[in-house]
Amino acid sequence: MQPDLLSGTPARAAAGAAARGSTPPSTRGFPLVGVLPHLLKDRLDYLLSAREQLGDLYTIDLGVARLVALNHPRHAQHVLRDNARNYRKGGAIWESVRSLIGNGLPTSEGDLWLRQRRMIQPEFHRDRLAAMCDLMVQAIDDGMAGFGAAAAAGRPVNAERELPHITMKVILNTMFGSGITKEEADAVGGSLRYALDYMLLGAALRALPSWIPAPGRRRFERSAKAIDEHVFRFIAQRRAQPGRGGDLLSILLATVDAETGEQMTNQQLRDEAVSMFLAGYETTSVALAWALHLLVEHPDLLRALATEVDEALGDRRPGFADVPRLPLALAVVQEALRLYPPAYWIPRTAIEDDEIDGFHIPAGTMVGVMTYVLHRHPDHWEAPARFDPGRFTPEHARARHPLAFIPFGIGQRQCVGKEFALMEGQLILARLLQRYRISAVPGRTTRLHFATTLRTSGGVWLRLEPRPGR
Ligand code: HEM
Repeated sequence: MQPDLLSGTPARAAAGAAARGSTPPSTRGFPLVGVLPHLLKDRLDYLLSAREQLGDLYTIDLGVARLVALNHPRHAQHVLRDNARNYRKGGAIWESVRSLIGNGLPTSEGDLWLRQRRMIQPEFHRDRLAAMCDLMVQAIDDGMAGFGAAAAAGRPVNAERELPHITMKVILNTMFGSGITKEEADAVGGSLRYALDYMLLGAALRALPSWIPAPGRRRFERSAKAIDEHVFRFIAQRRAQPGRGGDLLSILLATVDAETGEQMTNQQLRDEAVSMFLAGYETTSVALAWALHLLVEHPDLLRALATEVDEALGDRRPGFADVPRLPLALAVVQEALRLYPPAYWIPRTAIEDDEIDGFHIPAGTMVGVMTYVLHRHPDHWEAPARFDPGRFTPEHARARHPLAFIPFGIGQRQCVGKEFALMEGQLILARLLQRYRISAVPGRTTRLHFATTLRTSGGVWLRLEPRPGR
């Protein structure tokens, strides 16, 4: 039985064409907390039910705040592309992110964003990815020690806990050079994870005056300070040894903006470095944790993937030329990103009044492109809950709405690390399958837990059996 979500508007009338300028239908919530109890109980399934009952566009009542949920690809087209100028990264959630990454690429706007994007984007082009591939594979191998230890001891391993060691190492090596020690990497990783977890709570707590002892705020401040200390030291080390590496930090240190002739200050470098950590390490690790969970739940696909990896690579180290030879690995990562997009919603605030699907969107409204729901929209995905990497063959992809799959966002603010993350996902799966036979651990259940990204509750427990001679 679906919860009764309506606030009096007949559901199908709301889902159909709205009278111009009308108010979106709304979920019905409790005083002060709105529908938060439903969200905590039913998690994101609540949002799927709400779309079914209220239509593609409706308001979520969160008690202290209201959010217009946008669930259709045409909404993504409107808010993130066609009328993106009217939708800024404002509001409590972005202020919370800003408190950690300052004016890094994900949060900056206007001329500053454009200048930074111009400097950073070329670092993710194909030729740079090709140059990074070796460093990436080295980092994956180094970061896999925890998997190796568990396999050797015959212990089950929680992939969700182990994968961040790999993705952190990958970001550190490729973005900031390999001179950073394991202890430093672990310390930054721990502080970042806490700070990231705090983002949603931090957004909710922003309404409170700073002298009220809010839960977690002090620890967040301590984590942010620890991150700063490390990152400023990495920057100082690089400044002391100019031209030492081809990593992103060295390049940003040396880059002069062609139009303004300016170089980045230490503060801007710090903001960009923390942004890369934040944007690129947890997202990729949770996506891969889900991919592994889905694979062990579908042993036939896992076998097919192991065969692909064996045929493409045998037991040799993969290089950049091998990446296109792992199409099933790519499709598995994409299908995991469809079902469990780490960035499960993309928030914006309207600057001026607007109209979407005939509904009036007043200036100041917080809107969210609900990626999780859009990726399961029944008009665009057949049997949306089914794990089926076959959806990502080029023919299938061509046949559907181009914005029915947007785990990396879309428009000018689309993820700069998209190709990097996909390649990393393919290579991590390949390296694991080259070394181990992987299976599920009976009795362990994995459930969805939505925090700042889409985690699991219960972890992703795997049994790893070392493959002879690997
Ligand atoms: C599976 C992994 C990843 C996912 C799902 C993901 C998702 C996203 C999404 C949805 C956005 C757009 C946010 C918005 O429009 O508000 C974004 C932006 C961004 N991502 Fe990623 N990302 C991933 C990996 C990475 C990696 C590996 C890096 C860097 C190494 C990275 C760096 C960035 C940056 C810098 C931005 C801001 C771009 C801008 O505003 O110009 N991401 N990401």
